[in-house]
Amino acid sequence: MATPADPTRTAHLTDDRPVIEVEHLSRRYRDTTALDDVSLTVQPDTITGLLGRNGAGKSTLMKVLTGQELASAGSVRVFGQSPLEHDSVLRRVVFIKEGQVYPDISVRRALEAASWCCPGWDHDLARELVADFDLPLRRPIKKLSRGMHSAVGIIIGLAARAELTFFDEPYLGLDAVARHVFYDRLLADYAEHPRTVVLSTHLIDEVANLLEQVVVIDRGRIVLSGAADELREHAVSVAGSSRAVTEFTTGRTVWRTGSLAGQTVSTVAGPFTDLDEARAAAAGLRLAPVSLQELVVAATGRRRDAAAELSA
Ligand SMILES: Nc1ncnc2c1ncn2[C@@H]1O[C@H](COP(=O)(O)OP(=O)(O)OP(=O)(O)O)[C@@H](O)[C@H]1O
Repeated sequence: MATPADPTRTAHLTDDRPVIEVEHLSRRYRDTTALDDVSLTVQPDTITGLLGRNGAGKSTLMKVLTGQELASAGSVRVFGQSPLEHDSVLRRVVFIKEGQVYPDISVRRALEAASWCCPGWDHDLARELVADFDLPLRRPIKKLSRGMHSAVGIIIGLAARAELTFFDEPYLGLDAVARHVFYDRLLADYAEHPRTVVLSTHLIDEVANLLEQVVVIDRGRIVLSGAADELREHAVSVAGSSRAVTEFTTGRTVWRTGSLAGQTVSTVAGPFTDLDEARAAAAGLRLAPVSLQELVVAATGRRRDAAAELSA
């Protein structure tokens, strides 16, 4: 992280107040509750993953945070102010979403227009990213392939160097190589210019190493949140003979379990003490950490009791 003396750091970084403060936020559409009593904070200079199944409420949350949707109840503060009532908040924010619609202009013009709106815009970074994604600058945006279209959004999101950047599933159609360009560039630029990034994605395994904080939403409610490293320790995979696994896991919350030919693998809520580990070893069981993706699958499966226990 840069030091406070670093001139590239922006004023808010001297302020320890969370960048995002959400309290008891609900957003209802006619017969759908997209967000249900959501409370969360996002600290400055963090990369937060907003994870959850289709229709969980991730996009709705980002829209409320960027003043594009009204809250039905609760309060939302970004940089300490309501994004709906203070334009100054939105000048510090960039929101890149899947299927972003652009005017009928070339890539070059789109990037130029974005640079005018973004006070932190880095022209060199934008040029490098255009080369990385092999984007044809003169081509009209409407004639780009789907992946190239997504690359335009990613370039804007990164080169803008906004104090707060939302990426809502930004890589529709991007191939694996291009997605990794995005991850690598995000991480490298973030290291040099720390800022607050909120990223929603379904490609959890791919981004797991980028994320410092994780917020998991399920059917409009937060079911899991915290530091990514700490959350991983909440669950363990237990493998071995079915009998030994059953004995070992009795009394624990088991989220998922599968058996074949007398062998069972179960995903089980932690924590595990040294004594537990010794017992497992004595019973011939293998304990292994679960991936962030497995954790999210466990938390957003239909075992709500388990999810509640996780976040306790
Ligand atoms: N304008 C709207 N009118 C009615 N319902 C809406 C509206 N916008 C969102 N919803 C509903 O709110 C719920 C949350 O939608 P949202 O787009 O926030 O989910 P998401 O987590 O971003 O999903 P995905 O991962 O599929 O993009 C869904 O049930 C969706 O159908």
